[in-house]
Amino acid sequence: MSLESLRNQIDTLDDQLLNLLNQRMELVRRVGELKRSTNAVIYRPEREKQILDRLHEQNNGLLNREAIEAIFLEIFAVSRNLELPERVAYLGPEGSFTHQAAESRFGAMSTYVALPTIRSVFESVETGRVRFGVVPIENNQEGVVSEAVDLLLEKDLTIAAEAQIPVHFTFATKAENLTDITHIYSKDIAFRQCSKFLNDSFDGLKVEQVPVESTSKAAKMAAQNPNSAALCSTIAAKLFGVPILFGNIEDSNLNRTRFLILAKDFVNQPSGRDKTTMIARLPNTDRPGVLAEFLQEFNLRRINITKIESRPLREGATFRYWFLLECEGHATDPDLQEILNHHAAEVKLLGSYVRVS
Ligand SMILES: C=C(O[C@@H]1C=C(C(=O)O)C=C[C@H]1O)C(=O)O
Repeated sequence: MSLESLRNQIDTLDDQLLNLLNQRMELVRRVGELKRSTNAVIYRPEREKQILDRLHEQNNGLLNREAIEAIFLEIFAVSRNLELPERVAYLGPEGSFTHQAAESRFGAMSTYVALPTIRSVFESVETGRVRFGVVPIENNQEGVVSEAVDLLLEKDLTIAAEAQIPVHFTFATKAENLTDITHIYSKDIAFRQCSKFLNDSFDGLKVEQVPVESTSKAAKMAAQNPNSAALCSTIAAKLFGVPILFGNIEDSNLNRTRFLILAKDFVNQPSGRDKTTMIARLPNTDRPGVLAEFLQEFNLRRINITKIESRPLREGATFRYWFLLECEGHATDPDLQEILNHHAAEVKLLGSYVRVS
């Protein structure tokens, strides 16, 4: 078949796609009206997951799961914008990994607000300046982003969804030679993800590692000082015009970071594949067995705990802790509900949401 005839067929299909997409948008608009009349939330990650699962299951064409997700997540994001344009804050500046994570959920058409610190993202959701906030919570090689974990305790927000992205670092600098570099900027946890590269490249050189609020802020700083460098995303280096000297400098090529999408009073319906996050402030953890007894409640009900992190309570000069705990399942599952009821006084639910992996 000729190129022209193939392209003609593509044009015909595109016309049909556009027509179908407009029909879909019309239905979405009506869903939006229904939601507004009942004050229901617009963003329904569990419904979106259901659609993706169904499409994936019945798919027998060339598109794989990632492709279907990429296309439909964008369609959902455009739909939500039609229902109600919503503002999304993220740890900026532009080009941060958090920005990429935010776009993976909210698409290209949402209104984004880049904020300088994780705390300011929490605060912008708290004050209603934005509807959603995206913050990094943990890296699969280096563990939690403690600032974000501590703010989950301090602030009264809920988790609407999670996102994960692969994280690859570039080494960007305006310096002519490595020996001209006196400072390297990045986020604290990012230095640790690139420790092998840093040890190999700067062994014996006097270079100061300067932690800044985000990796894209690091790129911005490196753009201003030719004797410095940044460990940042390729996108950030390009955005701020800092030449990339090395790529993929992370210790592990399976490096991934997980992000939380925060909102006020957000409640998801069960999707069938959920995760629940809670904060446990157990009474008097000095007594033997307090933590074990709490965990045993999950074990007895065969609920899989996927994460437990202890953080300091910061009560005077003591060494006492609260726990961030995550498990499989939804807070409305009878078993999990039982635990939450037993411990209503010491456990705060942060949310149940669609599990990504
Ligand atoms: C249209 C809806 O609202 C949003 C958009 C969706 C879509 O485009 O299919 C799905 C879920 C919601 O995030 C809905 O809830 O059905």
